[in-house]
Amino acid sequence: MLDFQRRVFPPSYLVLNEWCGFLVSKIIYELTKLEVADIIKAQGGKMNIYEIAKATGTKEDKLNRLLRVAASKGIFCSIGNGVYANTQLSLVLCKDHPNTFRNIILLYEEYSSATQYLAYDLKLQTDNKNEQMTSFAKAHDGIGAFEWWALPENKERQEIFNKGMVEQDSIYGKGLHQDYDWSQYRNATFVDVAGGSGGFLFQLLTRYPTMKGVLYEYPSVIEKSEQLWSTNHKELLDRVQFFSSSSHHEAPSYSKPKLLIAEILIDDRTKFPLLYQLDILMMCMYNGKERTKSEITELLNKSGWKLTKVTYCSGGFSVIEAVPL
Ligand SMILES: C[S@@+](CC[C@H](N)C(=O)[O-])C[C@H]1O[C@@H](n2cnc3c(N)ncnc32)[C@H](O)[C@@H]1O
Repeated sequence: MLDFQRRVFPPSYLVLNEWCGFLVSKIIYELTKLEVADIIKAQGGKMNIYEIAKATGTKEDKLNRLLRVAASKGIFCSIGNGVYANTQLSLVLCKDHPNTFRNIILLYEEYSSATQYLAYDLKLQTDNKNEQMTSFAKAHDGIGAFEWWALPENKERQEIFNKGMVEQDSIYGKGLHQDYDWSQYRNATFVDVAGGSGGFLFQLLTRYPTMKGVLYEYPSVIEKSEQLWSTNHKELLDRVQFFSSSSHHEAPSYSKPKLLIAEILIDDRTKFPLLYQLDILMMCMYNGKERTKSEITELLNKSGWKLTKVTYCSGGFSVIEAVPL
């Protein structure tokens, strides 16, 4: 498609088209928030713009113009006479789609506010820790992203974030389950550090009935996860421990720990061009980054670990194994 466009359109058009990407993200976000794909789906897959506008409480002409842009990207399709239909791409915005991406899309709010301060990130060069903050913090009164989501008034946003992470894993994480030999830890205790609501841990504990698990997270995430597990995974509670920095009991210690990192490596064999863009999100949100294998090796060495093995999994993830130096 890109090659075709390059042959047909002049460079200025191509640049302008990419530059307008910020509008496309905003439009996808607004249409997702309005649940347009769900509404069309409930009506059998196609619907007149007049009815979509009525159902969403929006102005018909303006909604039509938004949908026209989305349709030009293959998200929804215009089938004439003001009728729009869902497409494979718009269906992933639906709440009940098995590979829904709805919550990730809704995180546009946090991601776009952080990228507003990209220039701040680019120029900031200081050794003074007090002056350093992420672009996200710059946009949120100096509060970092995870701290911000943990604030009581942002509970709803934190839930969207946690659900978004599960959505992301259910898409890219399939290979992670299939292509790495997790059975070697069937008699071990698996600690998921920063494991969100524990979706990954849940899958492992279900698969290996002799495995034990620990979920390490922020106190507010732990609180929510404990509630979730008590309702949904009661049968696993005797094999799992919930742990956060504010936990009253001592951190568990292990005799021969092995560190596993599930990451999508930049120099991975599977090409994943989106990763360069996600890298910028990591930069603005957490002062983080997507890394190459050698950058991970260096980071591990600096923190007292030695990389021992990398297993590439289908879908993009790799499992990086390390042992204490
Ligand atoms: C990108 S999410 C990944 C969640 C999960 N591993 C997954 O793949 O679905 C990062 C997680 O790190 C957690 N986190 C960040 N800083 C943390 C800290 N200092 N202590 C504990 N958890 C932390 C956040 O609450 C968040 O759930």
